Amino acid sequence: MFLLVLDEFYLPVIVTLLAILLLLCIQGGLGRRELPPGPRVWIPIIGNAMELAEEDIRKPLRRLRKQYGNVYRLYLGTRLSVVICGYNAFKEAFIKRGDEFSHRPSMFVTDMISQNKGIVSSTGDLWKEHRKFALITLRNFGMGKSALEERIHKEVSLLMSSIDEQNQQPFDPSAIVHTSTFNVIAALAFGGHFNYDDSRFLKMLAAMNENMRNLGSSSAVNFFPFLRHLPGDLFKMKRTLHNVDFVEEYINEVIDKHMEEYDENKVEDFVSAYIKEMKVQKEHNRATTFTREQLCKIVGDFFVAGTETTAVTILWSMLYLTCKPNVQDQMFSEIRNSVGFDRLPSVQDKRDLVYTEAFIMEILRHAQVGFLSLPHSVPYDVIFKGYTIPKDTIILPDLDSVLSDPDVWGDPEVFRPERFISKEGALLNPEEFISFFAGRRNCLGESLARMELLLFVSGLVQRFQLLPPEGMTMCVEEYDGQFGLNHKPKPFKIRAVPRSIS
Ligand code: HEM
Repeated sequence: MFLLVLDEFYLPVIVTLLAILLLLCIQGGLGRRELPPGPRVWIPIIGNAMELAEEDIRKPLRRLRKQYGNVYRLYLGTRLSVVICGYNAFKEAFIKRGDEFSHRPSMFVTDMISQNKGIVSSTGDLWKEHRKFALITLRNFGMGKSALEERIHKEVSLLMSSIDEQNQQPFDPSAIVHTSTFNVIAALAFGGHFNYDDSRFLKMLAAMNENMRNLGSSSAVNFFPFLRHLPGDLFKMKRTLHNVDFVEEYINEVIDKHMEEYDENKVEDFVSAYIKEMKVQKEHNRATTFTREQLCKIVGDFFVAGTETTAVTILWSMLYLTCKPNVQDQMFSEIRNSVGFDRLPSVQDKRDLVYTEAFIMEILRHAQVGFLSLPHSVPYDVIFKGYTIPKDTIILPDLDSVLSDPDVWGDPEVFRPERFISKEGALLNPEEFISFFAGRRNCLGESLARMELLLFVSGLVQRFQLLPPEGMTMCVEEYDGQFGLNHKPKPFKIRAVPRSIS
């Protein structure tokens, strides 16, 4: 009788319960054992947010690496994330297995902003096609070559005039440096140029800067989905989308004008080259991913990825040069000896400006404009270093773990441009120098950025001696500490005294 009841009633219940238990074990227990190690989650809705709650997020990340190794797991809210540290793991994931590790994860706010279009946030064939097109087109317009030099020189001269107007009084260089790098991108993207006091331009710059600043709070909505249902705009998500619309409205006007005035014999900027490609694809009746919407997002990507990063690197350079007069003197004597004063330093001088180039690389390594790269993902479950990384996990490449690894650099905390110069005096380019990332998703604008950095930094040092405000001494550490998407210096003021050529 008992067995009969067990058979007819309890057995299915027991089997169902066992199945649920097994499922829970696989999802929560056994499955997790295959995931990389990581700190325990006490409150699932928060994940490991408390472990990361420090202004300089590199500090907790360094501690976690020490505790869990080069591949560890974190929960950002409810989202599983895997941090990849150290050059070996970096190389294996993003270079050797770049096809798998070059995807982007889907994230609520980022998806709303980008709609998975453009280059930075797109993935798969759309990304491959457009990345290739953008690289070839920018190269044709002289990215990294001397054809673009004239445009950059124009911006260097404008920056210098603006610094001259400060009459050797202390000034904050941030706004004018941002204007300069934005103008280089505007020239390349649509042949544009903005005056330093153009009100629409200033509003666009302010909108982009505000979005960079708000990224921390608005991206919280990516990880804590319940926040998106709160009334008001506490996490600045609506504000962020409003700013994106404002900038895209301008880009769309530029595209309209280019379309109206299109002349196939006068393709001199990225927007015209893209319109040409759209026409070619249409003529051949191809099912195409080249659309006007995609063009708007790519120009937006160039604005965001190409303005702030380069501007902040120039600002760090100005701060380090002011704080380290010996370094500034050494760079000045190199420029004086190999370029002189009759003309601006040029790309052709690159092989003679070894110390200047090494200085720029050391700024990128030591100041770490980008200490954590953009989130990557995998398109399907992968096994990496013996661990399972499930599809759509957020993968965070920890650039700081490579750029400040004592096993690679010996004394990473010391600012020493000489580490990039061989005994024979040649510029070294170690593979661990990954400030521009490496592999399939490496920085699309690296050649342009390196060209801008060389021309702006060497031009400034040739023309001015950068000094602290009178009666003050300055040190880099005092101004360290603004962490958002980029790592930038706190606002600072310096004096620029024209050099006497004699
Ligand atoms: C000092 C200046 C710069 C630094 C340090 C820098 C750094 C980086 C890094 C680390 C990435 C890789 C992100 C990832 O993990 O996916 C990246 C991607 C990118 N960068 Fe730059 N960048 C700089 C300047 C520029 C400039 C001037 C442009 C202008 C065109 C640019 C355009 C891009 C684009 C479009 C991507 C996305 C590439 C892709 O997803 O395929 N960057 N950059």
